Amino acid sequence: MSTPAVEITGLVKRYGSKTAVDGLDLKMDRGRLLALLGPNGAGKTTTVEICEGFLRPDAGTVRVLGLDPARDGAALKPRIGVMPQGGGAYPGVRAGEMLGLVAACAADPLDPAWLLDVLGLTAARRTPFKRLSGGQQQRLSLACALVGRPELVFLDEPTAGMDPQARRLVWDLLGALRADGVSVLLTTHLMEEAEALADDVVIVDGGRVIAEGTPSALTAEDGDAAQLRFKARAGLDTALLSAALPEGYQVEELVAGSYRVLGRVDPQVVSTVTSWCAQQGVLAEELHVGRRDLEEVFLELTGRELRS
Ligand SMILES: Nc1ncnc2c1ncn2[C@@H]1O[C@H](COP(=O)(O)OP(=O)(O)OP(=O)(O)O)[C@@H](O)[C@H]1O
Repeated sequence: MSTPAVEITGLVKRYGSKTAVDGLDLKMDRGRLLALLGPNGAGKTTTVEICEGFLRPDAGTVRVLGLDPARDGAALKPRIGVMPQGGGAYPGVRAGEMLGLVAACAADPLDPAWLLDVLGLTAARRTPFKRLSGGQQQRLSLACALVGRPELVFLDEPTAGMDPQARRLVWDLLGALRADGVSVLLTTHLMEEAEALADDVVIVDGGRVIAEGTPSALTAEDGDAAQLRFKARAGLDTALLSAALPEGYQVEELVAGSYRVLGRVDPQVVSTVTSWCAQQGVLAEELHVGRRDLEEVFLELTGRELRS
């Protein structure tokens, strides 16, 4: 068995009195795409920067491709690709030049022209970095992370600030990388991104792992039955609505204005909920019958929204 791509045990990192990472454990096998999903400030960037060797942990052990990033940086750096949050480059350097420079440092680089094409940057190859749009800068930064054919890539919020079309290009490229057996660890606070791409999702909050598994295992529920959820104004009388439903059904307000009906969903239940709301003069919005999504998993675990 090969060593895991990443193995973290009991990781702690403090900034003064602030504990950014608080006893985090994570194991990622080779060839997987793992999404570290959590709200702003959850400790994702700090964790990734420790894996990349840019920050030292206060406690715990971190192994990346079997190496200690703090001690074995010289051996590790040629084997990993890094896309930091916000990217960065000399402002005057042209997009094509920048990628060419990074490629020149690699032993067996990918063809920079091909990468520019795949990421929709060919037309911008002579544009100075500072004149690229935010999304183009992000894509160039991703190209720089990938051009050296790394075994493992760390991508910190790779699609932040991109329009949907650019995001799709990046998702396609990440899918292709994964198919090629490259290990990918990305951070995101976008539930759709984690759901669309990840083999494994690790949900972090307050510097700790609060749930982990494949997207389908995380979103599975008791008996895997579909549930009815809806949004409406906060503070509906859930006891009254529960009483309107057949015996055994219960309605709960997960977080202000977000409701879930506990019990098997059938057409009669949907009809009862909507007509009860109508009687109260309440518009039931985002009525949804189905499995929960990762956003709802986070909500149920923390009582807060992922985007809050
Ligand atoms: N250099 C620093 N000095 C002080 N506090 C910091 C520093 N870097 C991060 N923090 C704090 O540590 C916590 C974790 O930050 P981190 O950037 O790792 O979270 P994150 O999950 O990546 O969030 P984001 O998505 O906003 O980047 C936050 O409360 C943040 O304010």
